[in-house]
Amino acid sequence: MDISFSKMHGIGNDFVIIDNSVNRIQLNNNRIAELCDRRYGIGCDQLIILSAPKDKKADVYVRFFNPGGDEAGACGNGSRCVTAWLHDKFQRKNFTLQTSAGLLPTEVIDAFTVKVNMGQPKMNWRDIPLQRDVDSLYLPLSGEPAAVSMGNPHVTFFVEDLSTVDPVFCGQVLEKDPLFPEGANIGFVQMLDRQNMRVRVWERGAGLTLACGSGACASVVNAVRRGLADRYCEVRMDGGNLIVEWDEASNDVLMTGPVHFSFTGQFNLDHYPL
Ligand SMILES: N[C@H](CCC[C@H](N)C(=O)O)C(=O)O
Repeated sequence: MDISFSKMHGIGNDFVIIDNSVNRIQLNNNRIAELCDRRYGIGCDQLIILSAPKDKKADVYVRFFNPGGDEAGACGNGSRCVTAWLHDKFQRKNFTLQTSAGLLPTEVIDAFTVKVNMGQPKMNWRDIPLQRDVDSLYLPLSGEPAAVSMGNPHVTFFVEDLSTVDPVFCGQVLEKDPLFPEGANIGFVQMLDRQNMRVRVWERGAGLTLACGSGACASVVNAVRRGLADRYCEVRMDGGNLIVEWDEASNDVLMTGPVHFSFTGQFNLDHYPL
């Protein structure tokens, strides 16, 4: 059976998007891994599956899968790409995405720019989650990182010079630290000034990506919590820049940035066994 897909990216964080409201394909870790593999499959940082919303207030139900097959509660860049995909299909500017982390209002700013409301950050140890009750602003780890959930767990290290950090070596060790029972995305932040930061993220289940939307949001939230940043920041990632604003009145985190359609295609599902 031939399945259609869209390949998109948000500043280099790339996705395969499948509208499963049409196809209803079955997925397991093996098939997800094959589709995400850059040699044996189509290749992407995350596989995104769209289906009919369960919540009447939503336009679509969105699920995000890392290449290892595990499902993530949030994906900021992926949410922005899904919004552009919906705009291309329905020619509307505002949408609501239903995700496992909640309902996300999104807005098409222009043909290549989308804003997503990532909702409220969660800092309580149980919500991140952490293994035990510790101060999430200064974790009992070397480098005393901060932790927050944007619907998925993020740990933020603040460093003087990002070029001195090996995010691959550090990230792959820390991602699976016992302090993080569900794993964690590991971010490294160099503050340039109170409204600009350089950020690199070792993504849980995906490795070092060119950008991480929820990681950009987590970096700004943790920087504001530490008194290092204003609530409006430009986040400079390897693949490009995002604007993040942690709105004081609503406590919501708004993230705006580029989206890009790469190509559409089809694959034969029989070539990707469960
Ligand atoms: N690897 C992440 C999901 C994707 C996040 C990232 N692509 C984004 O834009 O937020 C996790 O397991 O929580």
